[in-house]
Amino acid sequence: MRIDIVAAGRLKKGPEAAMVDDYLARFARTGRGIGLPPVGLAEIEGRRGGGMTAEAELIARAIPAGAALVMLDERGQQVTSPEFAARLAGFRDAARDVCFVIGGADGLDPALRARADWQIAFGSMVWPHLLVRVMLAEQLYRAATILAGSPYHRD
Ligand SMILES: C[S@@+](CC[C@H](N)C(=O)[O-])C[C@H]1O[C@@H](n2cnc3c(N)ncnc32)[C@H](O)[C@@H]1O
Repeated sequence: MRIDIVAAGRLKKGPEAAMVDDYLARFARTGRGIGLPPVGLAEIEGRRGGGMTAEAELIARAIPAGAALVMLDERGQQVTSPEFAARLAGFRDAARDVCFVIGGADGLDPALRARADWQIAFGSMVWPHLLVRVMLAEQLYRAATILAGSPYHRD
């Protein structure tokens, strides 16, 4: 199994980048004992003014072949952290690669969204894509702790 995040935008050094690095490092440490590999991160930077379709082509190229596509979108399904963890465990147990996709300022191209195996939302409000990256990294770490039975998550 491999786990990737394909995200629009390049994260400069700063608090968001530090948080993403920290949560993904914690995920790698916790995941090691429970069959979850470290998360790969591909940042997609479209040409200024290139538009959603051009960005979608770059995103599509970065998605590993055969991976289950989990798209982050405010219109997606809202799930609890334990449900998210269970789904991640399902991909692991099926030895299925999984790729999380986060769009840019204009959102994800509808044709790309149509390819999603699962669309999830962190609430129905729109968040900046860089914050969504932090939130996804934290939820991945939280999921790993739930699966490992460690006390980070409390219902
Ligand atoms: C600034 S938002 C784009 C919003 C855009 N107006 C749209 O119509 O989709 C950038 C990206 O962040 C992610 N995102 C924003 N809000 C989200 C939410 N509530 N849940 C999940 N992902 C979200 C999505 O991947 C989105 O493509």
